[in-house]
Amino acid sequence: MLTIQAQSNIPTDFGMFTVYAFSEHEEDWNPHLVWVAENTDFSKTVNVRFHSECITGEIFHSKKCECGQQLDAAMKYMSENGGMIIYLRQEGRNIGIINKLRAYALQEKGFDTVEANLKLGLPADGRNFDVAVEMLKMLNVKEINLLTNNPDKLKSLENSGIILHHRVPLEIESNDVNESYLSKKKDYFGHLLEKV
Ligand SMILES: Nc1nc2c(ncn2[C@@H]2O[C@H](COP(=O)(O)OP(=O)(O)OP(=O)(O)O)[C@@H](O)[C@H]2O)c(=O)[nH]1
Ligand SMILES: [Zn+2]
Repeated sequence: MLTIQAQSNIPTDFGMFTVYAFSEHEEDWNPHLVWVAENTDFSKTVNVRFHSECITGEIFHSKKCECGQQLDAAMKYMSENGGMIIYLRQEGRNIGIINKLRAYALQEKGFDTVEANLKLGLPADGRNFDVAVEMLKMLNVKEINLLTNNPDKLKSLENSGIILHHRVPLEIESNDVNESYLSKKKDYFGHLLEKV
């Protein structure tokens, strides 16, 4: 059973957040995290971001994707407007860091972000956002705005019991490396991107 294993306040460059660790087992070293900005009003519509882990982009500033910039932009947005980031341990669209690096090796040979996963015998996107919905319910969040460009994240809220009011776009300017990655997101996954 999913449980809040720990909770703590953390000051950041974007202000104070309360962090909750969710997992089924206490010994889980990769729990999902929820970062709630200090000024969040749970009685109103809550701004929410579902964010999947990307160690290469968020920690090591990889230019192959826009995950690090999206995470920073989401933290800034939540600190200014109230809200929470649900940080999901779904590295590499849930194929894990080893497979993501294998996929990147194939991308060096010319395969794109989707083809590389498929070539490895893995799904193009192995994620499911039900766990994020469950975490929202455990925190008693009932009505939200969602910061995303990803239609699957919006779909995960249909018939969930949680009311989705607005999608807030979270679009980052492309760089010299990630342009084709972003256009594949738009063309294959149907991401709601206007700048690519
Ligand atoms: N397998 C694989 N995963 C990637 C690649 N590039 C980025 N990722 C992963 O893609 C995921 C991106 O997740 P999110 O930041 O939640 O974003 P999203 O699904 O693009 O949707 P948005 O809400 O619009 O940002 C992360 O888990 C990254 O690790 C890639 O080339 N291959
Ligand atoms: Zn990334």
